[in-house]
Amino acid sequence: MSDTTSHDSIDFDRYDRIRPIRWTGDALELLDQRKLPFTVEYVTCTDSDAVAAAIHALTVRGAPAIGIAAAWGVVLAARTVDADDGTQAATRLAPAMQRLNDARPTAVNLAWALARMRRVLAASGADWREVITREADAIASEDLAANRRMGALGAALIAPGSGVLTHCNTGSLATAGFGTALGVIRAGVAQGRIDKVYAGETRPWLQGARLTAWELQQDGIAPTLVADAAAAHLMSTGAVQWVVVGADRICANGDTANKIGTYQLAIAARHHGVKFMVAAPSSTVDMDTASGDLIHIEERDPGELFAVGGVRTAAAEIDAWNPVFDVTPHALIDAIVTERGVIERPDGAAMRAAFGG
Ligand SMILES: CSC[C@H]1O[C@H](OP(=O)(O)O)[C@H](O)[C@@H]1O
Repeated sequence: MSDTTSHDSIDFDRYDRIRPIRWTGDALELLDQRKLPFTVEYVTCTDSDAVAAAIHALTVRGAPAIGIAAAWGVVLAARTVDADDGTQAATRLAPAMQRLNDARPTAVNLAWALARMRRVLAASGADWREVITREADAIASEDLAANRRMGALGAALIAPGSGVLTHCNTGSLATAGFGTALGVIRAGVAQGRIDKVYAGETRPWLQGARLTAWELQQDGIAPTLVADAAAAHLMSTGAVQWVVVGADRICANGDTANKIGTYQLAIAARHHGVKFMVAAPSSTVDMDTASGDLIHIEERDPGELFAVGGVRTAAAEIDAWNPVFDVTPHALIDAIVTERGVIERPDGAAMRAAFGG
C-alpha cells in the first residue's frame, strides 16, 4: 500500500463549510437532506429513536455520516438510563442501540460506530457518560481528518488535465466534512489535477443531482450533471479518465458495496480504459465479510421510483424493484483509497496486508 501524499495547495477551510451533523450539547441537529437543494433546514433530534428514524428516512445519509449520527444517538439514549458504570449502562442501552443499528443494513459504518461505543462503555466506570460523549466527538473528528488525508492521497493518483465522473453524494453531506470521493475531487481541483467534474444524477433518490451538484456549487466547483444512462457514452468520448466513487462496505477481498449504479459504472469504465477509484475511510472496511455476495443490499420503498419531488413520473399500478446499493467486484477496481494509504488492484492479499485479518 503506497502512501505518497501532498497536502499542499489544498485550502481545506475553503472547501469545508457544510456540516450535516451538529451536536449542540443537548440535542443533535441534522441537515435535512430530503429537502436539499431547495430548502436548507435542520431537524433537531432529542432522543435516540428520533436519530434512528432520521437515518432510516435519509434525513441524514452517507455511510460515515450515519455512523456519526448513531454515535450521538447513543449519547442521547444515555439521558434515559441510570447506571453505576459502563457495563451496566451498555446493558440498559442495548435496546436503543439495536434500534439505531437496525435503521439501515448496508453501510458497515453504522455497526462499526455502535461497536466502538460499546467498547468504550465496557471499559468505563462512573464517568461513562463523559466517556461516550468524548468518543462520539472523536468518531466525527477522526472522520474529518481521514477525509482530508484521503483527498490528498486519491488526488495524487490523478494526472493533471483529467476529467472525473462521480456517482451519488460522497461529500461533506455524507461525512463529518470534506467528503470521501468528493474529497478526492476537491483536492484534485485545488491541485489543478482535475479540469472537469461530471456528476451522475443517481436515481431514484437523486443524491447526485440534488446533493453533489449543490454541495460542489458551494465550493465554486460547478459539476456537469449527466443522466445515469449517459455514463457509458460519456466514457466513450474520452472526456473522463477516472470514475471516483465512495463506498458503504468494503469486504475482505476488496469487493465494494456502493450506491446502485456503481457496478455498471465499473463495467463501463473497464471497457473504455477509464480508471476506477473507491475512496472510503477505514471505518468502511469490513474484514469480517469475506466477499460482496455476503452483503445485505438494502431495498427501499418502490414508491421512490414512482415519483420525483412528490410528482408521479411512472405509470400507475405497476410494480417496482428498488435495491439502493450494488456490489462492484474487486477485479473492476483500480484503486481503493483510505486514510491509511492506496491499495492498487485490490484483492484479498492486499486487503489483509493493509488491514490485517
Ligand atoms: C461517503 S458516503 C458513502 C455512500 O453512502 C451513500 O448511500 P446513501 O446516500 O444511500 O446513504 C452512497 O452509497 C455513497 O457512495
